[in-house]
Amino acid sequence: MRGLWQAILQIWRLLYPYFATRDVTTVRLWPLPAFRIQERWVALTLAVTVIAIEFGQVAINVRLSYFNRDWFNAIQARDATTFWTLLFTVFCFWAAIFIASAIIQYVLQSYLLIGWRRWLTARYTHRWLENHTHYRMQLAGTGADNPDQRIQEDVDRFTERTAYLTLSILSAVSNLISFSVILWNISSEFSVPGTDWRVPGFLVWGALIYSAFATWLTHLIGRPLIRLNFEQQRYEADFRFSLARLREYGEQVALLGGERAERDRFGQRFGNVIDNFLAIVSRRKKLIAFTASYGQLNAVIPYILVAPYYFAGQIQLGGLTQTAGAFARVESTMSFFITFYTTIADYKAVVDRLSGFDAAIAQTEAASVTPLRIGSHGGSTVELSGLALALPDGRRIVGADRLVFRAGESALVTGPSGSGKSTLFRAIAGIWPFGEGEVVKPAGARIMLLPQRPYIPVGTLRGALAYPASEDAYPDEAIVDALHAVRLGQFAGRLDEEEAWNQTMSLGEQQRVAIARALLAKPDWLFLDEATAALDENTEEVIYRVLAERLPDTTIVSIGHRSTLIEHHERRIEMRPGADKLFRPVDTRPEPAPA
Ligand SMILES: Nc1ncnc2c1ncn2[C@@H]1O[C@H](COP(=O)(O)OP(=O)(O)OP(=O)(O)O)[C@@H](O)[C@H]1O
Repeated sequence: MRGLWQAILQIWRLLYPYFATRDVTTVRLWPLPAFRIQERWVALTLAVTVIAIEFGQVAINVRLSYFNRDWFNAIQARDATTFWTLLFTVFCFWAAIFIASAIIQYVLQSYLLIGWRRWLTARYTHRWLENHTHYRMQLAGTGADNPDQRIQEDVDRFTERTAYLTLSILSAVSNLISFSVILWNISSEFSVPGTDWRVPGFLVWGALIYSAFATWLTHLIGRPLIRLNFEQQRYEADFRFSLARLREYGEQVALLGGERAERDRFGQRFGNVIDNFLAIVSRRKKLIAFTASYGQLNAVIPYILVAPYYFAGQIQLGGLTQTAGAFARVESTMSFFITFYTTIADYKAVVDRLSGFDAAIAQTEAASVTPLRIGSHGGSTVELSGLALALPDGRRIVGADRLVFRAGESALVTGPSGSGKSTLFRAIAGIWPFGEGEVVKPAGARIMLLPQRPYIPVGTLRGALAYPASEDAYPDEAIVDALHAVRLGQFAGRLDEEEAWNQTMSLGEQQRVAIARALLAKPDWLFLDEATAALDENTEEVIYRVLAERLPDTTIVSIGHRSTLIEHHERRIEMRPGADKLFRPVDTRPEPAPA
């Protein structure tokens, strides 16, 4: 019971924000002019209308059950006139309304679902991207695997299944109530077959007990399906992810001859998919054995129960069919759980995944208040004080106290591999959350950090050069000029080509795309984390000269291992290990450039 309550709470937390949102949207409702309104009113209006139509359809079914009774009575009485009159006046009329309402309901429901999905997707992508949450979640290993699947697939399934199950439950409940009333009234005069006992609403009780028992059995048999469905989606996503990774790193794998290792990895991941699938089959086999027998039994049980009254002359043929029909409806709505068990199991898995994702984002958002403070001041320096940077497991690696980078003074940071140089840069960029101390930057300064492996987004070369600004942020001449400056003039005619540029360009070319980006963006500070390490020394030399010429107002701070970089920087800082094993930046005099 606690589990059920928790599940309802989980669903509610995922569900209510859309229906309570104060976001404003534009509605175009022919023939009215377009108007702006809070989205929750649109959502609520659509939801209420769809539900009202569902209730209306139940009412039509109740009306048709009386038609059914009268019609069969007419058949039994061989009364052709009544037969045809009922068909054309009652049946055709209500059937037409039913069909029209089904179409309207489908359209309104579709609008509701796509609006809801759009809103939820925007909300999750926004929260996931805000404050580098995506990166922090990855760093902290917060248990939300495959966020792409959660945003793309689970949101869609959640909205679709929630609507489907809500409507099914409401329809089941209203069917249950209305047909129970019919059944109660019809069977009020019946006694238990073979006896004189009169049990009020005997058939209603029969239907309830029969289906409650079956539902309970279904739950016992089907319960493990919830966990199995959850696992299945995770294994599928893991398998898909490993395939996508090979696509991205195809060349590296081919060079290492890693196909066999990849095949083994695919085999192992796909093996999980298969094993879990077989476990689902085994469980569903038992469930289907039960539900199928139950379904077969249902075709005859209502008639078996009602037939004695028909044979005893207590009811007519119309009464028999109406009673059996009402019994079947009460019973089938009661056993709603049985028919929908697999859907519910799948739905619960989706809800768990989305709630897990939601909780992981919330946890990361809450953890964004770390002892590591990022502030700004009116001066022109970047200052680090009392800084102790740690790894996600809490182990400290870098310490920096009173380290000051002055505007206009270029600096080169060197030190052994693994000494925490990149981590220091990440802290300055404000994306490293672990540790304590303070980083203060000039207020309003534009800081750009280029890592060793640049990010080249999917799309045109123009987009890659302008990133993260929009494609049309710079005029053509500026882009072409920047390309020539970084010795990528051969690409100037291909700005609007869509390519997997990160796969076709060499790493050195990609690094020069990133430098061209900096030339276009003209930041106040440019941190280069081995951002030219893939270039030959001559090209690297050219690039540094271009940066100095074209960005005279930009302060450059580099991380690099090559001694040739020294001459391009006024200051040199080296990461040295202290007695406490923490690496600390130490100012060293620039060595004189070789004559
Ligand atoms: N996300 C992470 N999770 C765990 N450990 C990490 C993470 N990022 C970095 N580290 C560890 O922190 C240490 C410092 O890494 P960092 O990349 O800052 O070194 P570096 O001095 O820039 O090295 P290199 O010169 O090789 O680029 C390394 O031991 C690395 O393994």
